[in-house]
Amino acid sequence: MSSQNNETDLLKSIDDVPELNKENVHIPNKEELLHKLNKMIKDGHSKLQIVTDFDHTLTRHTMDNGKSVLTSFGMFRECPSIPQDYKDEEIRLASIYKPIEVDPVMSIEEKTKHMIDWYQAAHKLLQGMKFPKQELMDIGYKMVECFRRGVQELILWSQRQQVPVLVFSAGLGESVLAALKAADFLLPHVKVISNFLAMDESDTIVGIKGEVIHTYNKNEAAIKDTEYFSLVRTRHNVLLMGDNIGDAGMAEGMDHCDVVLKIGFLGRNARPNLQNYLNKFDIVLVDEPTMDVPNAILKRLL
Ligand SMILES: Nc1nc2c(ncn2[C@@H]2O[C@H](COP(=O)(O)O)[C@@H](O)[C@H]2O)c(=O)[nH]1
Ligand SMILES: [Mg+2]
Repeated sequence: MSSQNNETDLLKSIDDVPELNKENVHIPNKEELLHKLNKMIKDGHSKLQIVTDFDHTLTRHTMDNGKSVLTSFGMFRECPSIPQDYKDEEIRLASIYKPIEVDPVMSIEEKTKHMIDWYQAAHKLLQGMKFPKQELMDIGYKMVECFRRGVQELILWSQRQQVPVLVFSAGLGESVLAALKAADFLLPHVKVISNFLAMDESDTIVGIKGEVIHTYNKNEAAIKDTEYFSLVRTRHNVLLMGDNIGDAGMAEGMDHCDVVLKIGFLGRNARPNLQNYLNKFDIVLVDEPTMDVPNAILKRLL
């Protein structure tokens, strides 16, 4: 049976979706969003794919008590057997580059240069250490509570409807896998593209596999010629979710796509960054701890 919807299921107005009418939900172009939503509803779930960032998108920015949520690199850093000098230098680098990553004024070109410096230094720092496989899995279990509320609903919906989900992370792939596995989100329809470690036969880290994925080059370069790309050739509508301006380009390589509906989770430096996000995303959620908006859209796709 086709999963397409009929005309009566189409939205007449954005106001038909209560979750889109909250004060922390910002929509730069309601007409364009209505068009994208109705195209996705009309085509149904059989034409949909989901492309999502991991750090601070599937996981929250902060917990209800205000505590920052570890990034996938931060998860690795928290493993007990990791030497203190690595941890100190890792934190020092992050304290320099994280503010640059979310700087509202610096150009993306300028930020990109700094991100490349960060990633090259970070990856060099990893070399020579033993991969703490079990410790990272233990940290993964602690991350289960750090997922946004509603991620489980999104994963189970996409499993039920067999909608492919790409988790596209500029973080550390092994940590992303550990957190997804711990939460039972690493199901067959969920694929991960990220920076994975290159290790020798004794599990000593020798570097990162392939090209570096940083927050401003997450685009077709990393997706083409992958198992995921062949999986989604017939799926020309994309629900894209990210927390960084650079995430808005994650589906750029999918030339066959008609509609890319982009949801931005803005949780750092929100006020000065809002206009930048409105220029890149169809929906900007400010300080939003849940997946209520994406789930409200998906449940309309029969
Ligand atoms: N503590 C560190 N955080 C890092 C490092 N390199 C990147 N990052 C953060 O990870 C995410 C990127 O992952 P994504 O899943 O969101 O694409 C981003 O927020 C960076 O701040 C690092 O070396 N150390
Ligand atoms: Mg992120």
